[in-house]
Amino acid sequence: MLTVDNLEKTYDSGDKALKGVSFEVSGNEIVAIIGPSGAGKSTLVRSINRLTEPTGGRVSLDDTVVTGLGKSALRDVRRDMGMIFQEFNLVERLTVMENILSGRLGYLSTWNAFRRNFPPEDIKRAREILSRVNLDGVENNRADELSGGQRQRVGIARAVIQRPKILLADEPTSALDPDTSREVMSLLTDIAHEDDIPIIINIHEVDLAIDYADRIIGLSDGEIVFNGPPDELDQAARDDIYRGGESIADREEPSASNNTDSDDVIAERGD
Ligand SMILES: Nc1ncnc2c1ncn2[C@@H]1O[C@H](COP(=O)(O)OP(=O)(O)OP(=O)(O)O)[C@@H](O)[C@H]1O
Repeated sequence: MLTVDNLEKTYDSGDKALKGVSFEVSGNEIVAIIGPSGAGKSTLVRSINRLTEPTGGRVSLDDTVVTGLGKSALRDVRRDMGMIFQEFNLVERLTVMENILSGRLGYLSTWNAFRRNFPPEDIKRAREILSRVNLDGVENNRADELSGGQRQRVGIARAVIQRPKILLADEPTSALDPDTSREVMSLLTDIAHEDDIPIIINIHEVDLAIDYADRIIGLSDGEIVFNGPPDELDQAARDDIYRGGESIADREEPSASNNTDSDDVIAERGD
């Protein structure tokens, strides 16, 4: 179970992005985080595995208190938290197979990681996952030859091969067209059910959240103002979430700012 307790994040700029956020996620629940631009959705998802360092509160995964772990223990617990990114964060010059296998780098010795010596069971599992995410036939293509939807499937496969206890997805559909977004959401739902793990998804499209999530958390100005099943997200709840904020219809470009330190999580694994 993931427990987020009174989580706070104040950036050096003074921006209070999270003002005491608390919730729990367990089982194979799909939890969508929605809210207007600047509400703190991305900060919340990235604070869970400390890609963004929270300034207060506590995150626990089962018996491990993630906040407060030293660097090496944090690296270990990040293996339990698969991360999926808006801009995919693939290594463009590497093949699909190599990108997927990079999800296992954190499990190899430094020398084997450096040489990319993956054990046969990792390669076997990578092939199985490749098939599961419908990437059969493109395993030897370079990542930069793929469509956006295919790239996100590689990103998902790379997270799944870690055998995580939970998946965190930071705007996984923002760079995709509507049909591909639905395919990706459907794939994520299948994975949650088949692997029996929860998924927390920061998502802009309220319709997708309603159609695919079991529970919706609405953030407004760094605080949770809604936490319930999609069928309870009535107009009053929407007004609470989006009051004063930029409405989704007003949004122009999705933020590309989430690429800055996400490379760290890959770099941590030896890339
Ligand atoms: N690296 C940073 N430095 C300073 N302030 C930041 C940083 N990242 C985010 N913020 C601020 O924190 C607040 C929450 O931002 P965050 O990106 O988490 O919101 P969001 O809901 O994900 O927005 P969007 O939907 O536009 O991506 C905003 O006021 C934002 O300006």
